[in-house]
Amino acid sequence: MTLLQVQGLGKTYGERRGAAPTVAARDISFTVEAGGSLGVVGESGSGKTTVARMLVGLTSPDTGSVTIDGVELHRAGRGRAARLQRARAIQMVFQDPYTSLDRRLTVEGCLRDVLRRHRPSASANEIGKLLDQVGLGQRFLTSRPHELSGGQRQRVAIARALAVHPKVLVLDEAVSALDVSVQAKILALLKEIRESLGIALVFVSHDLAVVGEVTDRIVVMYRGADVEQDDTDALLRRPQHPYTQMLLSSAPGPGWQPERVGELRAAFALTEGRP
Ligand SMILES: Nc1ncnc2c1ncn2[C@@H]1O[C@H](COP(=O)(O)OP(=O)(O)OP(=O)(O)O)[C@@H](O)[C@H]1O
Repeated sequence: MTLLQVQGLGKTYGERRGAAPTVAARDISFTVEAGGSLGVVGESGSGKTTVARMLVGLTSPDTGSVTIDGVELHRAGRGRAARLQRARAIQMVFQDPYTSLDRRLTVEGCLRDVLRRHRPSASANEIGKLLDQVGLGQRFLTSRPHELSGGQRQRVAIARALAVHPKVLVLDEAVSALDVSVQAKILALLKEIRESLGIALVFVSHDLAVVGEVTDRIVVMYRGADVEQDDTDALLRRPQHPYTQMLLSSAPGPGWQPERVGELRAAFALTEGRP
């Protein structure tokens, strides 16, 4: 059953310091099933973050719609009730939990704050349950962000998002700042969350190898456009678009052929502007 339906999302940023307007996203459409996982990949500047921010309502789209469980999110407007409704449907985890977590709050204070706003009738042991869910013990209850490692902070950020009981979780470069071994642990945690809670994931990253680990479908973006979209296995095995082939060739991993990168960049240059 389709849980998240994204239809024709578009965003153009106006002129800045004399520069021409930027088409950050144009006509982006995809769907995610309940409990499914979709990746949005592309190089820096391809428009991934703009799409992620439009999903959660941080950026207003110029065109298109985001529908979760049959309810169109942007139609509800920008008032407090609409924001709460959106927050309960879809949550986002950012790249840098150090800036996204309130430095003054302990882990307990941070989670209590979210529960008070979104689930005031949650049971007393909910905070303990959330910490268990993200693999952090009760001993972290009194820790503040600066006392935690990057991986632990990201676990708190995930717990904070889960506290709302969202249907969809958007992760924008959520493991990019972490060491590879910590990345692997957070990816394993996300898989577990998806399987046990049935939450749908939208995983935004420049790293195709990481996205391939946790998703069952991938949208490839280049200069604001969706140049290719397919099931993860098919896309990784038989990428059709030269840009996807280039991204794959630049990702160290099995079958990595650095000499193909230049060749593919050249091939892709031929199709630029005509994704
Ligand atoms: N607030 C803004 N005002 C003007 N232009 C913007 C704004 N935000 C993003 N852009 C531009 O829109 C384009 C897409 O940016 P976006 O951040 O969505 O890409 P991205 O793929 O997420 O890149 P990165 O991984 O570097 O964040 C870029 O050209 C960027 O400069």
